[in-house]
Amino acid sequence: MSELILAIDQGTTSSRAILFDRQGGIRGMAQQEFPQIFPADGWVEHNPEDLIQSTRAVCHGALDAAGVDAARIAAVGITNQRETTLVWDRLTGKPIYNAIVWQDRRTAEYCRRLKQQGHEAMVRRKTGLLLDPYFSATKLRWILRNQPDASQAAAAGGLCFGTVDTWLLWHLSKGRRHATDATNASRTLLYDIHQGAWDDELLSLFEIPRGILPEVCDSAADFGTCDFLGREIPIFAIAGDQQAATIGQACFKPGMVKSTYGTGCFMVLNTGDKVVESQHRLLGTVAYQLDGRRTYALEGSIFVAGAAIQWLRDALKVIDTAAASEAPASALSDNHGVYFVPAFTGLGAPYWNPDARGAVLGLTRDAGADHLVRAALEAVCYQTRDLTDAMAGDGIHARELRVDGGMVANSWMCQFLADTLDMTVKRPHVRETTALGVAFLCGLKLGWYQSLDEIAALWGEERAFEAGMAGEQRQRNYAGWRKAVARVNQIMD
Ligand SMILES: Nc1ncnc2c1ncn2[C@@H]1O[C@H](COP(=O)(O)OP(=O)(O)O)[C@@H](O)[C@H]1O
Ligand SMILES: O=P(O)(O)OC[C@H](O)CO
Repeated sequence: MSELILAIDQGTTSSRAILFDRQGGIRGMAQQEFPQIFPADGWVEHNPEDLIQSTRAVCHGALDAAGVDAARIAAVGITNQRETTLVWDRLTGKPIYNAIVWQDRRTAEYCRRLKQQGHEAMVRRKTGLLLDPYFSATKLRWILRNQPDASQAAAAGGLCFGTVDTWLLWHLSKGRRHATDATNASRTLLYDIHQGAWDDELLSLFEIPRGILPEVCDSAADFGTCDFLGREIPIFAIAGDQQAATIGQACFKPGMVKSTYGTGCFMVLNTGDKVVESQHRLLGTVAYQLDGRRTYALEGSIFVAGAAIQWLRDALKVIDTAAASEAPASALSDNHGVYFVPAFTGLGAPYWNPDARGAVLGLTRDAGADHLVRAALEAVCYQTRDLTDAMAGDGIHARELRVDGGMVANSWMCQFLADTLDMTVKRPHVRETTALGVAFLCGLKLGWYQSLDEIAALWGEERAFEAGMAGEQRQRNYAGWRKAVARVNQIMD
């Protein structure tokens, strides 16, 4: 009997595959890291082949881990790091350049020029996004302009563009399907989220020929079949990872909000059938599209969260493992006035400063590695507060936050987050909510679940963290952060 769903979660630093049962229980899992390529300051790339190879490997690995064969899989779903941009030859399937990763800042100058020329209002109105190198369009334009003959080949229909979902679908599906879903399309800067269509004015602004674009489908849809596991299995769902996590956290009602703490941190608030036009530089985006109907979200994107912990581990070597960050942070009675602004790749929401770079402030002679570790964890919480304050400025006051991602294993961080936000922070039983979300989408398409309410009933809380810090202390901590960020933004002016 085919009673499992295989969820592929292709992330920024690793690929994962997880087998879920109908109740959302994990039955097997495999993960593989792949190399990050940093060719120049602010540039981040992936080898496109690594994305495919690691994905194939973890799919086999998940089956092995569960001790089951492919006959048990009812459907495959794909969720992915978003915005990361690939271009390949339509005939051979060979990439013409590495994948340019969402964190890459190489198009910062071009974005600045477009802003100066007054294009941002139109871009924002149609896409819900901003003119920032984060999104796909300027990366795609860079590839077309910088690879020999690419612009001509694209104009002649010889090239395909895709985000990572589309790249994987092309290579994993029989018949090389060139498609994406509305959540991924909504991150490209080329897609009108109100109309649900690629937009000619945007295509002309970024000099992108329409023929290079994939077909845009619902998030739960028939994306064809794959047979690389030895049997033909339908691919029934695609969603960008943060949107998939929103589904995995069952944030289906307007006002419900989740934050995922992995490499970066992404807060997504369900806004129902309305696109909220933020006055505080948050993003309007598609949360999911089902049966042709779009549900929208307001998103705050923080570029560096767990990546700061990785940096302390790998570059400074002050901790052996990411998990080892919890003990020193909790052992200190306070932060000693030390603030770490981890702006390695600029600052995202609500600052949107691609030129900002990281800084540690407030060091005294008695500060040590432990203070740095604590400051890195605190920074993630303060950046989240920046987002909830921005949402409050837009008139949205969330009462509780559902959290997930690798970092939330750190209970000290979850408690400090609740204290900093003055909000209840809820950690679910299943922390692999990104993969779970795309498994839920597959389940909808399979008819396992008749409604989103049925899925919401499967969500369960493992632990709730209640705010306990005195208000004065909370304000003092956060005021220190605001000063530190202001200094980083100023230094770069
Ligand atoms: N106990 C922990 N405390 C703090 N950070 C952690 C902990 N465990 C993992 N991390 C961080 O979480 C990130 C991994 O989370 P994950 O959700 O797998 O990320 P991604 O999907 O972006 O690759 C890493 O950056 C790691 O440093
Ligand atoms: O790979 P992750 O989990 O860090 O997610 C990356 C985001 O999708 C970027 O927008």
